[in-house]
Amino acid sequence: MATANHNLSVYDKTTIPNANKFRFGIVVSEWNPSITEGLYQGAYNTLIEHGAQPNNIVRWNVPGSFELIYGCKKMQEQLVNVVIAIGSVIQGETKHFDFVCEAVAQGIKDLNVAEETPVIFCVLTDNTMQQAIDRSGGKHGNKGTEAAVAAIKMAELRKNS
Ligand SMILES: Nc1c(NC[C@H](O)[C@H](O)[C@H](O)CO)[nH]c(=O)[nH]c1=O
Ligand SMILES: CC(=O)[C@@H](O)COP(=O)(O)O
Repeated sequence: MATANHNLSVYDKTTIPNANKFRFGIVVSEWNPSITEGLYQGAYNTLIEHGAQPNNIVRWNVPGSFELIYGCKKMQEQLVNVVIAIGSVIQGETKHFDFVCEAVAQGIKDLNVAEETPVIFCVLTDNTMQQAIDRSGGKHGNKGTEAAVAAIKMAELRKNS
């Protein structure tokens, strides 16, 4: 279902486990900072809303989305239950967009396969800045909220598995 038909910030809040005992690592790309900061705030606020403790949320910055792979790999080595990777990749004039998006998606997938700590893919891959705005707190909601919900659920799944 396209995001245009499913607001990223709408979910059943009664189905979310209490996050008060989990530690979260969040790695944030510095490219398109107005977007990634919006994603981060959406994720942070949602984690707090569901009981996470501020001192249990660890944030690191990386230069760009490609560096999310290494940053999340190192974050997995920290004492966290789950990692969230936050980035915003926006189409430019060349095929670089395709290579960055593919590399980051594959790299984060690989981290989920290789290690015990889940990594949530909160990377927007948009054709335009407006699409990114719409998905980081705009008319289509905030993918950071969606990512935080996924992070809590995956931390709970890891605890119970
Ligand atoms: N164009 C975007 C980039 N490009 C930079 C790469 O992510 C990487 O930092 C560089 O190639 C050095 O390794 N990154 C984004 O996050 N968003 C973009 O739109
Ligand atoms: C996703 C990118 O790397 C891209 O924004 C870079 O822009 P360009 O393709 O015009 O070099």
